[in-house]
Amino acid sequence: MPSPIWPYITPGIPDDLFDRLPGIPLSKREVRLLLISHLRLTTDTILWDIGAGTGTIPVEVGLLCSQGKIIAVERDEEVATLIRRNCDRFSVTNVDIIVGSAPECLKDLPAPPNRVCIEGGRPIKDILFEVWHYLPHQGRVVVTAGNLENLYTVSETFAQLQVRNIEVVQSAVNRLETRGNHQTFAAVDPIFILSGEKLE
Ligand SMILES: C[S@@+](CC[C@H](N)C(=O)[O-])C[C@H]1O[C@@H](n2cnc3c(N)ncnc32)[C@H](O)[C@@H]1O
Repeated sequence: MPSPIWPYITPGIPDDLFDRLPGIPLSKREVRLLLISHLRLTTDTILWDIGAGTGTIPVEVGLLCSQGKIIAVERDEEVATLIRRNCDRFSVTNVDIIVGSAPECLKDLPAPPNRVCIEGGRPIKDILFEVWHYLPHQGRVVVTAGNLENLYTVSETFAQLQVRNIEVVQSAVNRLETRGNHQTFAAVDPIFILSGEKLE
């Protein structure tokens, strides 16, 4: 059922429609769209979103995967309540929010995933190794990296895990902004999106 606040079938909810907490990051709309496309969702996807933050991914995926389930993992309790508020705001009902720190909490999650999104979870290498254990044949993982160190670590870990069909893209997005009397283009922080599959 479409959300009253976002009554469209296309993903890409504008950033300013989400409830925010000061200092809590959110995946910018254009980067979020790229990330979601690399997840290759089906209507019944079971997604683990590790380091769910503001909850933009659970909301978008929850709306897209009507018969699916999203398990949003967030270590900070106050941030977890923000995810709940955003799910309510968009009438998304298929999200379980787990307050816990990955990788330790992953063994207690209610259902194994066939898709995993990791955005900002630390320590990323340990999380990826643990996730790999639960991911089934043809399961997909999508990880973002905002700096060279994380890009290197994720890339090295993908190689160690023998992740297949790896793709790496970097976003390059500019948005029109009004600054004083001028309309200028401002860059959205570029993010690397690394994705791949488990093939046994
Ligand atoms: C960049 S934010 C995610 C933003 C989110 N994708 C969005 O668009 O709303 C990263 C979040 O990961 C959480 N986090 C970091 N390490 C974690 C861990 N090991 N386990 C669970 N959550 C973690 C942080 O508390 C933070 O809220």
